[in-house]
Amino acid sequence: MVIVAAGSGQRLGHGIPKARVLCGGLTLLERSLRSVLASGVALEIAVVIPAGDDVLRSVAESLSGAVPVRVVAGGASRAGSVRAGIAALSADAPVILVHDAARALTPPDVFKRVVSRLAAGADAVIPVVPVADTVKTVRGGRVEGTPDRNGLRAVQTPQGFTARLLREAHAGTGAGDPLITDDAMLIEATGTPVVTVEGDPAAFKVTTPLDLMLAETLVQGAGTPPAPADPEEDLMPDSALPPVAHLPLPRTGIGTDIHAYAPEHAPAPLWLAGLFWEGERGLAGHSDGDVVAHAAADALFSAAGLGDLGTHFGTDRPEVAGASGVTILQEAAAIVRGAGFRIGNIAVQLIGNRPRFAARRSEAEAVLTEAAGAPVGVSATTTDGLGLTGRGEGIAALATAVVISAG
Ligand SMILES: Nc1ccn([C@@H]2O[C@H](COP(=O)(O)OP(=O)(O)OP(=O)(O)O)[C@@H](O)[C@H]2O)c(=O)n1
Ligand SMILES: C[C@](O)(CO)[C@H](O)COP(=O)(O)O
Repeated sequence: MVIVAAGSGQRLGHGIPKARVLCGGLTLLERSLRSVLASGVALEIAVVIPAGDDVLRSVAESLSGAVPVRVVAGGASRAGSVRAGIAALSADAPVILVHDAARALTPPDVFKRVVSRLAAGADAVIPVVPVADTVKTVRGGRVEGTPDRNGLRAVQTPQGFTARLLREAHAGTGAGDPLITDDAMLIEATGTPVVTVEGDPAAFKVTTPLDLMLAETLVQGAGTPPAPADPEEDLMPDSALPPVAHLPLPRTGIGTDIHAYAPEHAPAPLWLAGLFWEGERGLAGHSDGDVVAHAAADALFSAAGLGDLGTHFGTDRPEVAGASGVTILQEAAAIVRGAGFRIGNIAVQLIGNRPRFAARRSEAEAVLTEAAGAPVGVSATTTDGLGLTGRGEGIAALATAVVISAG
């Protein structure tokens, strides 16, 4: 299975790779990877991400388990990304499915239908849905014709192929043509029959802001856990329960971090809330001393019941020395997600006399929100000259986090 997630998401317009955009608190990549895993059809998965995207890398790697997930960098076009994914799969895979991460809500049954049709002997299978609109061919603003709508289908993913056929098609010269918009087109050009199975409206591609709104609405409605395995135990019918009784309860966590200022004879740069503060006195610490990012990570572990910052990033880990707070928060979020939680939000309060924080609040919140993959709010306060922060001995931060079981 190849999941292509290396697109930039120009049409969505979030300014970050689309696969990293959140939908109901989870990245689109995580949602699509979870639906692939839930289908049970994949023996191995190659996830194709933008080169150097550490957030998507840790999202994908955190879901590697019984089904190994390999992460590779994508190409400039979708077809180039598909080729990178194919190259990362075992050479002996008999069939390959190619799936868009952007089709994040694809129901597991669609994967099963494609695989069943391949197992029944087809070489190339695509899921399709009927076209609702009348479609016209237009050139220069003028209508040239109206194809018979009964013969038209909108094409989705996963598209499934015998591995040899797909590898050969992508090795051919036609594969570089920018007019190639899906893998089936390459197979059609060889004359091999491409057959269809029923797609699903929920497998729509999140392309525009309106699509993302629809996806958000759908995942909110999907908070209901499956019915109990033994129906006789379900004494109260669903209709008699208030809707909230179906929802898993959120879990809160708390985190704290305090660092003393670096001594005058060994000055350090100040990194706080993911930002560099030029001209400000830095903090002493094993890592970069970013108390805001550390408190946020600590709160995440607390909420998920996974210990605390020291459990995962203790001073016994030499690689943590000098690590940035942003990296630590990213990794903490990936660990918490890997343990099966969605992250609701994180709130951090910075306690100290300096730096004056308000002017850079939104900059800091944007950096930390991206690191956590969930909203991070940061406020700041002084303590009226009291305590260690009031005496100017260091800076402290307190954080709370909300997580919810994704299961
Ligand atoms: N160079 C590319 C381009 C696209 N894709 C993936 O192909 C799928 C379908 O592409 P699309 O939805 O068009 O995504 P983007 O290219 O990101 O969107 P846009 O065209 O709006 O920039 C997505 O999962 C996308 O991540 C990819 O892996 N590599
Ligand atoms: C593969 C695809 O999702 C099938 O509908 C589609 O062609 C991808 O196109 P895009 O141009 O990358 O959005």
